[in-house]
Amino acid sequence: MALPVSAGPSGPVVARILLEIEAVHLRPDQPFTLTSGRASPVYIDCRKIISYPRARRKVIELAAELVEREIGFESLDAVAGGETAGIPYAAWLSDRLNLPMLYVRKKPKGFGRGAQIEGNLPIGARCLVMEDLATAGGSLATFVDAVKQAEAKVEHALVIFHYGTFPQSTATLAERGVKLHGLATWRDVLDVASASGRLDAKAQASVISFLEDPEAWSLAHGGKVAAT
Ligand SMILES: O=P(O)(O)OC[C@H]1O[C@H](OP(=O)(O)OP(=O)(O)O)[C@H](O)[C@@H]1O
Ligand SMILES: O=C(O)c1cc(=O)[nH]c(=O)[nH]1
Repeated sequence: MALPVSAGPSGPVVARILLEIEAVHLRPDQPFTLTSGRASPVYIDCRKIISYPRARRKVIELAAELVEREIGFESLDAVAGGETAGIPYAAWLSDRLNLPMLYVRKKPKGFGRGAQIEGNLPIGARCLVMEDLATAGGSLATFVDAVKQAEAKVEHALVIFHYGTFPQSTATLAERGVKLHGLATWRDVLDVASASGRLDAKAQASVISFLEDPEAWSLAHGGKVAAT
């Protein structure tokens, strides 16, 4: 399978930030278990960006530019963050775009109002769903479904990092009429890491062997055969 393509103009900057703050983890001998149950030699911790004010400001600036470039100036009514890692980014981006903010729980709260969506979401509102990262896209699909269930409109989802190597991520959202936008992919991280000497040839080969066939890599390393 082919390697992911770059996310575009924001890709190298976001990749540089992730590498600089050491949010890119490589552990081929002790694979990570992902949300989807797959095994992976790599893990990107976008949550770490929140602790770096200059980096997070830049990320939000790039996100706002992407919204203007790929979605529009007056095409959104709200920004909804996915629990947990998407919430701070939705807060900063909604503030930057001067839009209402919401957050979406992974599942409805089992008590109190029992709500899955927190905040005010008018019927028909055009909502951008924001997450820190998409791997296979199952988490985003859950958040999108919840927002649609509440009778709002979702045509766009935005992540800081998109693996770009699981076709399910874009496909599962496309089935829901949603376009997935990312600020960086593994291609951007690989390009910046190799140009700056942060990944030696052995490490690069190990990441590439996963990215070229992540399902086979996962199966060979004890990961689940995931449905999404
Ligand atoms: O595209 P997917 O295959 O669904 O995987 C990506 C999801 O995994 C991570 O969340 P996690 O489940 O770790 O929860 P958190 O945000 O609460 O940390 C990440 O924040 C995404 O939501
Ligand atoms: O798929 C995941 O669970 C996942 C992958 C990754 O690189 N980073 C993360 O926070 N979650």
